[in-house]
Amino acid sequence: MKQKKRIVIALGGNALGNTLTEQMLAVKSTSKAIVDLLQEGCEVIVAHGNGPQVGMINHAMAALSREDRSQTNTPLSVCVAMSQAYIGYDLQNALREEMYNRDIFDIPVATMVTQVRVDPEDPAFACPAKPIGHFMTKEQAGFAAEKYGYVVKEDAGRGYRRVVASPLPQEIIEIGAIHTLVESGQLVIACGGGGIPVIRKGNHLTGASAVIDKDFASELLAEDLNADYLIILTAVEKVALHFGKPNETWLDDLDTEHAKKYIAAHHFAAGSMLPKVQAAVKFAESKPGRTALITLLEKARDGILGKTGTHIHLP
Ligand SMILES: Nc1ncnc2c1ncn2[C@@H]1O[C@H](COP(=O)(O)OP(=O)(O)O)[C@@H](O)[C@H]1O
Ligand SMILES: NC(=O)OP(=O)(O)O
Repeated sequence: MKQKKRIVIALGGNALGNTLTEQMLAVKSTSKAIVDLLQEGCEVIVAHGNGPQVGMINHAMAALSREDRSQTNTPLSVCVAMSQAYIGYDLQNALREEMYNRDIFDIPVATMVTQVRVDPEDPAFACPAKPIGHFMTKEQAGFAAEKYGYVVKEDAGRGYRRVVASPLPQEIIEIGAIHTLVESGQLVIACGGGGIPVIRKGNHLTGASAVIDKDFASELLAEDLNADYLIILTAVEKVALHFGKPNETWLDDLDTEHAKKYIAAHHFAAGSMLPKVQAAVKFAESKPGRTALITLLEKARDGILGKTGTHIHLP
């Protein structure tokens, strides 16, 4: 019998939308893309981002504690946990419905609240760089910095956003449970929002004030689960050289050596395409035969069939 391809999917912002209403609608088309892959005979594990959602939750919780002094402020790690549950809730319902619509009744869906250990000495703690929350104009960003003490930065030419620390993921705490669920044939949603960042202190795990990049967390998840593919679904069909310039060139195939050269030549914007290409290179280099694919959400099936997307592999 043909072995099923094991795929870890990393869902980007456009798969989830920016508001509650957008998310409810977006997860429907996202689920179609995921169930397409199940019907291609793949075994799928879903990870996702949370930038807009965790920013919204953290901002709302801070407003609550300003209004009601008896409410202490909610740590960012708890806000990540809240975002995992709320996104998982919408996603698992949309996936279940899409499977039932296609007469697939034998794949249970589970969302795993996932903690990811980070290194307290990670230099990223001193250098906030992960964009969260909504986009702002320069004036709105100045106001948010002044009123709420937010660190704000311009985000890849798309406006201003709040930025927070984003250390690298070191270890997925619940990997044993995730592995067991995957091996038993469940469709698992894990490492949402990059995972809840925690620091180990003896037997105790304490939340860290950070948001881990979901591209890096998904890569670690894919390595840990011995996946064949890491698929990063985003808002572009392919990775480009000279992105947005007149000499823009879309890439079908990218070997890891060329990818590293293009990274060094700054072809990929920090905070957007750069972590995706870095995660893809790390995965492709982790074991011969592993391939990463970066493509548009709606093109996931065509991508896995080799018809589109940028495929990253060893030379
Ligand atoms: N070299 C590049 N090739 C393709 N897209 C790029 C490149 N550099 C920057 N981008 C931008 O990166 C975006 C993907 O990053 P982002 O929106 O942060 O991802 P996510 O889907 O995880 O939220 C693309 O939609 C595109 O606008
Ligand atoms: N945590 C994370 O990487 O979220 P986004 O993909 O929304 O930026």
